[in-house]
Order: sequence, then structure tokens, then C-alpha cells
Amino acid sequence: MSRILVLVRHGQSEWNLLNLFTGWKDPDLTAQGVKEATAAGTRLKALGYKYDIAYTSVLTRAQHTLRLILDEVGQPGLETIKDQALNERDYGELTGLNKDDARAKWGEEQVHIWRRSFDVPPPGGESLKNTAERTLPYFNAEILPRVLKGENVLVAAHGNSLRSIIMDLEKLSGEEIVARELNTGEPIVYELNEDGSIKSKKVLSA
Ligand SMILES: O=C(O)[C@H](O)COP(=O)(O)O
Repeated sequence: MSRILVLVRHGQSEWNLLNLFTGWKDPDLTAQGVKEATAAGTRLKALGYKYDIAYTSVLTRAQHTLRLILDEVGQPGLETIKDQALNERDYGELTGLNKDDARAKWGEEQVHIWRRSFDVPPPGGESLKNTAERTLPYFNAEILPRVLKGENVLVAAHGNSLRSIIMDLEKLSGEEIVARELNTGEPIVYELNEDGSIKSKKVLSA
């Protein structure tokens, strides 16, 4: 029984490239993002796992990343569940703004607080804590039980929706998780014990 859980942030998106706050907006991958997702699939393929189910958000960049990975691992038809619980954190009024312009307007420190504090939401948006309040009930009800019964599960999602899940899995504090940066298209492969604790973890870096 292998109990593999793979978490992967989408490849570079058009708005990542433009340095815009993205949140629930729906840009697709750039050519670079397509390469990153394909390379993530190649690295996963080398591990040799077969997956039982995949989960993704309702946003194009995560779904496209997942499709490219599934093609690479030779499971293009894998059952996939799309749910908005896995969407990126809603960036509220920052959505669509350039991150450097936002720093110029509100100051480096304030923008850093909005991006990386645990519980201070950007105006009209979600903090990481708010994000966890929707991702974790979904993860714990739908995804984790499948891994614990011995299935291999692939999740393609977003920087902050995955941070909230990693915080819970790795039992990190709010401070520890906001310091964790997730690279685009970089799979994190967990093997879990029967009780949900981590048996092993590998980050498949480029
Ligand atoms: O929504 C976004 O802009 C990014 O996907 C994540 O942004 P962050 O690194 O500012 O949290």
C-alpha cells in the first residue's frame, strides 16, 4: 500500500509573467509554464507511480498543468475532480494589480503583510487563514481519505491553496508556512502513514 499524495503548483501563468496579483482570475499557462508542467510530469513518471484519482481547482492554469502531467505519466484519461475549494486565495482588490506598483502605492511592508501574513487579508480578499478554512474541510473530507485507504492521488492547484494544505500536513505554524515558497511546476511527493503522518517527502526540483 503506497499512500502517495502529490501536490503541484501550476506552471508559470500569463499573469505570473506579468507580475500581477492573480487570485481567482483565470489566465492560462505561458509557453514556459507549459514546459514546467511537462517537465514536472517527466519527473513524476520517473518515480513510476500509477495514480487512482486527480484533483484540481476550477481555474485553467491548474487544470492545464494537470493535463500536461497526466499526458506525461501516461494516464491522460485519469478521473479528475475539479473544485473551487482548491482555487488560489482570492486577492480581493489587489487582483489584477502589478505587484511592484502595489509596493510603490502601499509600501513594501504592507504589501508583504497582505501576501505573506497568516491572517491579515488583502482588502476584499482572503488571508491564508481564510483560504485554509475552505481548502482544509475539502481536503480532509475528499482527498485525504482516499490517500489513507491506499490510493495514489495527484493534486494540481495554487501557491496559497497548497500552502494551506501543506501547513496542515506538515503541522507547521502560521509563521512557518508563510515563509515557505512553492515554485511553479515543482511537485512535492508525500508518502503518508496510515494515520496521515508523513513517512517520506520528496521535492522534485528542476
Ligand atoms: O495569485 C497570485 O498572484 C499568485 O498565484 C500567488 O501570489 P503570491 O505569491 O503573491 O501569494
